[in-house]
Amino acid sequence: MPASDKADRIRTSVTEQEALDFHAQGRPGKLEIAPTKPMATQRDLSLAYSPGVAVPVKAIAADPATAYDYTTRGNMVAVITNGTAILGLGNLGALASKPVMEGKSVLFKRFADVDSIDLEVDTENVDEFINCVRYLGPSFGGINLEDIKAPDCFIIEQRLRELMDIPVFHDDQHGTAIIAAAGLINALELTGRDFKNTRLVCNGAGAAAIACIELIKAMGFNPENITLCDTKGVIYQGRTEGMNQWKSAHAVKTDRRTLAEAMEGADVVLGLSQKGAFTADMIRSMADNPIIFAMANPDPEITPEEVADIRNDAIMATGRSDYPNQVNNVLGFPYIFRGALDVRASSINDAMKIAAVRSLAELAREDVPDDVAAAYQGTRPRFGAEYIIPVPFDPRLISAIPVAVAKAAMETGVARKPITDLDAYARELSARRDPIAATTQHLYERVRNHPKRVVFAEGEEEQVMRAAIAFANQGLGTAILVGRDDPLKATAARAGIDLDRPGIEVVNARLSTRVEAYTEYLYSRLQRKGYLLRDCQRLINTDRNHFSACMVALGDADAMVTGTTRNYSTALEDVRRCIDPQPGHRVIGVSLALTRGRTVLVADTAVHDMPTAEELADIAEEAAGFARSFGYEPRVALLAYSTFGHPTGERSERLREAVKILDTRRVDFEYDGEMGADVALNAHRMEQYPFCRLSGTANVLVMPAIHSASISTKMLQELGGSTVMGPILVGLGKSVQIASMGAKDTDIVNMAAIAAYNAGA
Ligand SMILES: NC(=O)C1=CN([C@@H]2O[C@H](COP(=O)(O)OP(=O)(O)OC[C@H]3O[C@@H](n4cnc5c(N)ncnc54)[C@H](OP(=O)(O)O)[C@@H]3O)[C@@H](O)[C@H]2O)C=CC1
Ligand SMILES: CC(=O)C(=O)O
Ligand SMILES: [Mg+2]
Repeated sequence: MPASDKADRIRTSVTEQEALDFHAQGRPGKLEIAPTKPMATQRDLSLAYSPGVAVPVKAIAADPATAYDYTTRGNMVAVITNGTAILGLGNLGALASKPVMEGKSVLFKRFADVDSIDLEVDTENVDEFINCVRYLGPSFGGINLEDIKAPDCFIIEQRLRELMDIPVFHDDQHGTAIIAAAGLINALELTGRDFKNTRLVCNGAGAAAIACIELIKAMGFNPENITLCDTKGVIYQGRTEGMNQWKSAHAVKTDRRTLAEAMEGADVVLGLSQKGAFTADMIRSMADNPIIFAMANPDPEITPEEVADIRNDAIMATGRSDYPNQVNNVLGFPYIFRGALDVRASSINDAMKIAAVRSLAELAREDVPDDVAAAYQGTRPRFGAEYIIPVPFDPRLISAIPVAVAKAAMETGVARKPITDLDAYARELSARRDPIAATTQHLYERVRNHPKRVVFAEGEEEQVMRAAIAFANQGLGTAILVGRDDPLKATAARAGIDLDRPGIEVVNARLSTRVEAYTEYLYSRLQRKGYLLRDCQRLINTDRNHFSACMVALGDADAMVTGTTRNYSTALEDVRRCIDPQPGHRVIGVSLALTRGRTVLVADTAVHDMPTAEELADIAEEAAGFARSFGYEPRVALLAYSTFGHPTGERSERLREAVKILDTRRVDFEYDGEMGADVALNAHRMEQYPFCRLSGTANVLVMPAIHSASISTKMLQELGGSTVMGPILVGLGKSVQIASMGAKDTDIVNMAAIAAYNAGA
């Protein structure tokens, strides 16, 4: 089998169908535009549009700088391309590049809260492209050029920088160069090398490659020790074929002519070329402890597995997220623009780029605090061969890189709105971080490190099969589908799903050798609750929830997910016939409401209809424990329609009583109540109650009853723009999660991942 095929098989974290479905489901594509001002009344309309809008128009005409105050300009970046060098896929045209560009826009938002829109310009003519972009200046605070082939990209960027008074930044050049340089600095340090004596080969002489070597030369790398190669081989002084002025500037005097010759004895190789460009012999011929950055996307010049087959002394990086050491410009562009926009920089200059390099390199050397460790693969990363650069989900990036960039902009005179208090700025930046990605990433990574056997009870359902495949493909463990052979196979065939793959098992309850054991187990639990042996036999044989829950109860699986075909309470009753609460615990449902800037846990969203004071106290304890397991320090508010006795009324009594009960239990988390949701969630409202014992706004909300819990979480989701995960079952003796009826495959995978996570390390 060719090496690259082997690598494809090893690392296929998503299938092609999944990738297409992901982009097609719901609203096609990955972006939408949402208004930031209410547009509900005639007055709103008069302010937002005619006549009110005329006022900021005149203000901007009189003073253009006020456009930053009255419009989106200051936080808006255009991702612009003509699709001539899409990743490492080549020139596939403007339209085909749109998924990548939408992706870049989403990354801007997710990682650095920069608003962004993708613009695909359908021309390969350099002048036409420049002309198109130059007139867009008023709309944006910055221009991020993307995936434009060399050498056109050099001319385009240079001319646009001259023509426009906002940052114009070709991400493939400078974004890549910044990340590669940071990784290189750290890899050199780890292998005892320096910029003066290290011999480096760069394969590829396009946008990314030329920028990388220009940046490292600007930082002091010895130019004589760099050999650049392209499709024609080594770029040597005097070469005429396939040359341009940017390549010529880096041509060296050498007798080496091929990449293989260049790599012989080299200390470092940067791959910015194409899939599979490095052979085993080339890697073998490199110096001891070689540094190999195979950065072509989506498939690197050589894979880490292939390198590991050849030698074990290499520091290896790729552009992909599914290997250690991801050297990819995603670590740079969101944060670099964040810093540049925040000081209204007129350009992104070398000093700002070098500041970003140093900040990134230093971050990887720092000790990783607990909350940051959670963003990594369940284990605390330590500076070393497998960790030379932070991962994109590292929550420190947002407060480190923009500060370094903004500071450098101010020092070099390109900042038009300097920041006086950089510490305060760093704190503000942390609040921009979107917690959704970090929370789910943490969960998935921990499961990946401790894969589990999860039984998918409704295995005959198409969306459950898809979820099972996604679960297995993402390395979360083994997915066990419960179902009858014929219907299961028929559904799979109709949906074009291939279940014959690693990580998927199918179990037919009727044919299972464990039926007897499960029946006996169930009978032992239910015989004094009016069930006959044959009732239990029937439940095990015909009801997938009972069969699956018994699999988990008797240790044949670690966790279970169900719920897509039955209503929640029925599925929960099925499960509870087979599994008890954890000793000393109460079973509750916790929903996670994830909103920009904050995550709030809401309980009980699943089990207790109208909890007593005692039950409310238990719910508070369970929810606080769950919050801790997810890395949050709980601040629990017991919610009611009244706050600390006003207005008076019986309905708040249970909440007040629950607080008193918690007082007697001496629990080790912050709690208080009863209080309204506005007081719990709004610091200014809370200040009006200086005696309130919460040290900040609440992150765990205990609801007075299931109806208020359910109504409020559903409203948050439908009206408030929050992502709500759950209800997540907490307090059961074994790990079971119940998805909502009709849940989509993505929701089912999330629930399965949570079930696997709760099944423990
Ligand atoms: N990890 C990351 O963050 C990033 C990775 N990249 C990757 O770098 C690669 C190049 O992108 P970019 O610079 O934008 O594209 P360009 O089109 O600007 O440049 C491509 C360069 O690669 C050279 N090349 C192509 N195939 C080979 C080969 N087999 N051997 C040697 N050289 C080859 C071309 O040579 P010639 O000049 O002779 O045509 C050209 O110099 C892509 O794979 C891309 O995915 C790019 C940006 C960021
Ligand atoms: C990562 C990126 O921008 C590229 O490969 O083109
Ligand atoms: Mg790119």
